[in-house]
Amino acid sequence: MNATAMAQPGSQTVQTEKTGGTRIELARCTKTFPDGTRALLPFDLTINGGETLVLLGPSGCGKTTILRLIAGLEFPDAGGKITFGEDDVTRQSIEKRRVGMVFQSYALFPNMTVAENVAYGLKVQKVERRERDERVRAMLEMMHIDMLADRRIDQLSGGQRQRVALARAIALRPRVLLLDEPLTALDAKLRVKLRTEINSLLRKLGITAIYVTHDQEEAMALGDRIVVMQKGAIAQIGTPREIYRAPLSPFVADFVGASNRLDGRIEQNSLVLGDVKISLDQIGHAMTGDPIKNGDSNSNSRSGQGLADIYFRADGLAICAPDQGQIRGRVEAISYLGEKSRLTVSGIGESVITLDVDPDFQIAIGDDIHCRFNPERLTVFGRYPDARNAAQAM
Ligand SMILES: Nc1ncnc2c1ncn2[C@@H]1O[C@H](COP(=O)(O)OP(=O)(O)OP(=O)(O)O)[C@@H](O)[C@H]1O
Repeated sequence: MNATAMAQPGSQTVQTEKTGGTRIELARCTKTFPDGTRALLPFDLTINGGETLVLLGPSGCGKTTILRLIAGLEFPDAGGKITFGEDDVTRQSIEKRRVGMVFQSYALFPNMTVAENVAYGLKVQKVERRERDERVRAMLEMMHIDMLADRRIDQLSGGQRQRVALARAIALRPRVLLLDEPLTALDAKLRVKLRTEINSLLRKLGITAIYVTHDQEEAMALGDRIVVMQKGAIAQIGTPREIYRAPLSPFVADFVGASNRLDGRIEQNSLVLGDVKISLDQIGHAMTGDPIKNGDSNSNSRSGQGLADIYFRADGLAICAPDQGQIRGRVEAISYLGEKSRLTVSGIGESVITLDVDPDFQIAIGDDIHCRFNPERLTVFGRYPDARNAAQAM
């Protein structure tokens, strides 16, 4: 929307300021720092206009470096190309790119008021006074901090400061909004609240956003798609459901919370675990061939023999009557979590596993239990020689 439209009464609500969302493309990008650190291996990445893409991965995997390449705070190695829509921004400076940034540390001006902070960037951009005031008002309203307009930043709580940081970034109508762990410094309850607000805000504005986190729950809640990163490479890109239910590698399964792992074997189209035999056709997600050789990284190949890694969450195994049981275990610990109790159980695999029961279920530490697998909830990886490397290379 142009300045004239903004100055007209009735056209000034932020809700009408849909940007349409700029499509961002990174092609053949790598990043090597002057000390020789190869922070990013060659990758291509497209972020659709209006999409919220979450970069998820452990510390040091390269999430922030990707964000900095998009911002123009770093440049890719020779050969890499970054485009915003039709605009080649590869060597463009940060000022020219029109990106909005929100970081974990607020980077606000502590002595200025909330309104002055939000207005600052607009002033630098020489946005005319009347329009500036109007945009600030609309932003504060949208972030539910209009009553704090005249407060100084050092008189605000952490959550309020982060709302100001968001308002300031969005006020500039960036082509892309970059958020680097913006909620990390906040307490758990506030994180969830602000996360929900950011989610609806991004959808309402239709702004292209890239959000960095190492918290898988936050990633699932916010992302249209998630990029799971591992050691400078993209391990998997997919919707939250794809990443959660159909991880392409043991690394992704483990990182998105499939905390139980057992060793098994694959024999004649079945998964074998000690005395237990489950047809692979019943398994929720099985990758038993080499995804590279199969030529289709998403195929659930049912071929292959040999050793297998079995991953599942607390819902992958349930307690049952002794005559229904497939395996036995022993309760080592019980955590009451309100809506469920989480048991730590030994004797099923080499290490302990966790499973959930109804919180009113009568059970005590030391009890022997009989369990059945829920095949739908199992993820199985055939251990073909390059399994782990193959997923990383995709
Ligand atoms: N200026 C630099 N010089 C040399 N190495 C760097 C530089 N900046 C980052 N790195 C290295 O590049 C790799 C990726 O760093 P990056 O900050 O992108 O990771 P991250 O996934 O964002 O981690 P975190 O979650 O801890 O912020 C790390 O090994 C890091 O040490």
